[in-house]
Amino acid sequence: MTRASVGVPRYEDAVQRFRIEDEVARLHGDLATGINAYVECCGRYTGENRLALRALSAAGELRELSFDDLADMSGRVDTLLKDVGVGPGDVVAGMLPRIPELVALILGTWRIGAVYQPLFTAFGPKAIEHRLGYSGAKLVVTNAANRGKLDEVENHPRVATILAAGDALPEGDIDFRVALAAASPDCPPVMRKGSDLFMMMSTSGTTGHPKGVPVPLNALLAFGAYMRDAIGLRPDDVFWNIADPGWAYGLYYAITGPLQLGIATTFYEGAFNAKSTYDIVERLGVTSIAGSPTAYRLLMAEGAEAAARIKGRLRVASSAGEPLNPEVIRWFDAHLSAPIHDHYGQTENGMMVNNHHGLSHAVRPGSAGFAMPGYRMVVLDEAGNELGPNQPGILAVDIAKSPLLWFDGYHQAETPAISGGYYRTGDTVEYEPDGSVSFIGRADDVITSAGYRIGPFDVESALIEHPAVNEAAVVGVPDPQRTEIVKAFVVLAPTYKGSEDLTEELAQHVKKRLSAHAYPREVEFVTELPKTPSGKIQRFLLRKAEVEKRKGG
Ligand SMILES: CC(=O)SCCNC(=O)CCNC(=O)[C@H](O)C(C)(C)COP(=O)(O)OP(=O)(O)OC[C@H]1O[C@@H](n2cnc3c(N)ncnc32)[C@H](O)[C@@H]1OP(=O)(O)O
Repeated sequence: MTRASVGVPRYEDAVQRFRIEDEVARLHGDLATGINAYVECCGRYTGENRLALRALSAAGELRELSFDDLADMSGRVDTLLKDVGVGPGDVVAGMLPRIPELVALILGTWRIGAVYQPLFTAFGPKAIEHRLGYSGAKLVVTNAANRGKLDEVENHPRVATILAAGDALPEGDIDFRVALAAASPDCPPVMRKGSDLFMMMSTSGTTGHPKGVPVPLNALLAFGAYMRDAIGLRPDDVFWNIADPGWAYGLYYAITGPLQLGIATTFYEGAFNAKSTYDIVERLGVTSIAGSPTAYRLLMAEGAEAAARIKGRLRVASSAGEPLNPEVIRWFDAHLSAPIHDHYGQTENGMMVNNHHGLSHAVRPGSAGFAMPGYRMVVLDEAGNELGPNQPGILAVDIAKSPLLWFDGYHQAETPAISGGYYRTGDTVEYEPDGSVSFIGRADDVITSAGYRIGPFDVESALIEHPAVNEAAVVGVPDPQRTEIVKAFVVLAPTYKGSEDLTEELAQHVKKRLSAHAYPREVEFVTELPKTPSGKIQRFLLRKAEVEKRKGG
């Protein structure tokens, strides 16, 4: 890792690298005829018998699909979408595990000029209802395992379901596989403008429900740049991003980014565990892996013997979602002979600060790295002044000097993060003298757990639905494995008493109603919550007390 330091990539370098007009012209072809994300991520690679997807089922069965296979499937998806009245600009939601149909659905949605909205398969009815509500999706595509949750969602749109053998088709649903088999694969792509949307994501807030993050086609520039410069993806790589495409890192960089570069991606349908991850790296010969630090910490916990099996196989590893501990970096070096680099980004804008595998700059263990060319990142004080090295402040993007920046506001919601010419990320950082960025923490109450961003308001709202709960405050507390875990402070209704059974009942309630990953792993029953004179819960006081308690322990 002894490379020449180039410090912070300067705006001039970025512009040179990404002269936006040239890039747009290259990427979009003739702007008069427009752009289509399906063409960028699939259509332009057909006719070459080129591999696009290695899909491992939960049972370990491997299916390999070429770009031509995906072109055929996505064309059939379009026939189905047209039949149900989906047209350009409409939203199609997908709640599917990592199976080939998911990629076909996404590509088909884009091909027809529509907008894809991911619904994480761990979501419960509450999380689904809110997202479908604000997106106005015209169709949800799901599988039998997830279909039941939609029965508890008010006014859900039409559903197309992927059935397993023996499953009955719910009344009114479309049988997805039957419809595709009967459909025509021919569908000309609908050209769009760079400012038109192709994804509708969501992000966790602190004072309200998640907000919609509209993603315009221009974001393809940034997604491709990340794959090339930060992941350092090469045509000879066997690439596996283990993040779920129900979230930004998975949708942007396990599907869109690699396919855009014409390089195959990998899906494993089963749940994550360290053993299967080692098995898959060995079996498929994975050379470039991406995932969250929690996943890497679980690989470490499996021990040196398990690692020895794949030592030297991985050319590079990339980490996102939470800060990467130097300990993991050393362990990867010693036991896997693989450089693992920390990357930083958000649903809004994707990755922006990285220890790039594909650029030559110094790598500083424990730092998030350097601004990606195409972004001018700054550290701001509360008054909006740019700060120098070793001064903590809010990480922000200088909008006018960041040609790759695409986020310009939440869907139908205020965006106070954009003001004065900057987009403020909400993360507290400081610049090191060499221009790398060190992460300090969140400036708000968003919880970072195992790479997921969890909004405390949503968890509190789910808890309050339970008859035992009068009031709840939810915070992230430090955890060695998952960075933070969700902890709930609960004021019980008069007839209830705190107990282990009730703790478990509340956890199960949140899992079922909101999401399987966002439940409180700790519950403390309290008689009151700290509040401001105006009655606002002071989560920061609870968090501070927990940090102190854990330090002491
Ligand atoms: C810029 C960015 O976007 S950064 C990256 C975005 N974030 C991510 O992609 C998340 C990264 N994290 C992960 O993938 C996982 O946390 C891992 C692989 C690191 C660790 O996985 P695990 O600890 O095994 O479980 P995970 O955190 O996914 O799930 C928590 C719970 O939800 C459940 N769950 C997770 N996914 C699902 C699902 N699809 N359906 C039902 N339940 C689920 C799990 O079973 C688990 O339940 P448990 O606590 O009772 O065992």
